[in-house]
Amino acid sequence: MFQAGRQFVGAGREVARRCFSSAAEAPERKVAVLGAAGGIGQTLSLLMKMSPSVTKLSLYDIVNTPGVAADCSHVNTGAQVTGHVGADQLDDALKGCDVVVIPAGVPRKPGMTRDDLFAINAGIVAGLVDGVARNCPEALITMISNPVNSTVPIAAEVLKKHGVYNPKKLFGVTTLDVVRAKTFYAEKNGLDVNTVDVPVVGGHAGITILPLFSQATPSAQMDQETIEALTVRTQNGGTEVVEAKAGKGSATLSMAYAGALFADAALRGLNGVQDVVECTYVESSVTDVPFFSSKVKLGPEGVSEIYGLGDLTDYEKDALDKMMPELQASIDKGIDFVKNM
Ligand SMILES: NC(=O)c1ccc[n+]([C@@H]2O[C@H](COP(=O)([O-])OP(=O)(O)OC[C@H]3O[C@@H](n4cnc5c(N)ncnc54)[C@H](O)[C@@H]3O)[C@@H](O)[C@H]2O)c1
Ligand SMILES: O=C(O)C[C@H](O)C(=O)O
Repeated sequence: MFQAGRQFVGAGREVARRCFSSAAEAPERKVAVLGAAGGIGQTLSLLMKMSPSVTKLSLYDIVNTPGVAADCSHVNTGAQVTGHVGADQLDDALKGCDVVVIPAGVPRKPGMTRDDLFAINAGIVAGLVDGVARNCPEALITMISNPVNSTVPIAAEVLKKHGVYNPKKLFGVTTLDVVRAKTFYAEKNGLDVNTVDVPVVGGHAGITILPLFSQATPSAQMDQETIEALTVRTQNGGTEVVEAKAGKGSATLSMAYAGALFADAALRGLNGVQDVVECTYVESSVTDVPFFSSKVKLGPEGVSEIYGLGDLTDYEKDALDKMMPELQASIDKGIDFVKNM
């Protein structure tokens, strides 16, 4: 039993080592999780507490954060945890933050699209980003709340209203699509998943999610039928979880993992680590739509370089063309929401 426990702790350390950068000589960093008492928020808060890059961890929600913060604070890692509950405490939660991670809002139930969440989540996200604009306008914002294709443009418009929008500092988290594509590609081709990379471009909903298996590494021979099946599975990964959870929410564990990976990448970039590259949904001129996810280099100012799409197959080019109207409509919907607020 004791031995098994030690192995578990050892495995936990290994996971932390693989997920997170070393704290050696890293500056002090404050990270806030907004929606910290939720399904994603709780696990993500734990993972951020395990990150050696985080010195202060601020947990905010409209309910239950005192308990979540007390619980998380007992984990014997360096980050100092504070809990903040209710709108009156949002400002305190955000003051001095370097990175703000936003998983607040309602999740899907079976039969819903992510866009069906817009009616509730648009207002939640706008209110929280208003708090960021007033309290830590220099912070990097990593947006998890759905529909990401619209919540990121909403955040941009709110920041613009405050005169503090910096497109280098606003990110839609599409890491879960990459995590899924890597898992499915490795499983299908009998590869070690730790060695696999698959870029995923576009947005974060249905056909706007486009894994570029032609650029996956290590390269594996797949026939067109297999490529299409893996593409559709990646696009429907969220729905697969929503249906399996049968009304009890959407992906939380895999999302917390993906959210922590992305937050840590953002922190490494801030700390001057070289060559930190992630796919993420940002203001972009790579295609005709103003927000788009592709490989982005992260640096001390946030985005330091946005990479183009590279060579695409005819299948990928066609999928890219087909997603554009939906992506543009979701972006316009977010922008209009803030203009009419
Ligand atoms: N980007 C992605 O890949 C991805 C993946 C999974 C889920 N999501 C999205 O993340 C969001 C959260 O999912 P979940 O499963 O954690 O939901 P959840 O219902 O378990 O948790 C949401 C939390 O947000 C809190 N909240 C609501 N309004 C708030 C406000 N104004 N301020 C602060 N907190 C507030 C709730 O109290 C709750 O604790 C959903 O919109 C979901 O669709 C995105
Ligand atoms: O599918 C959802 O609604 C949640 C999330 O966007 C996901 O991809 O798992």
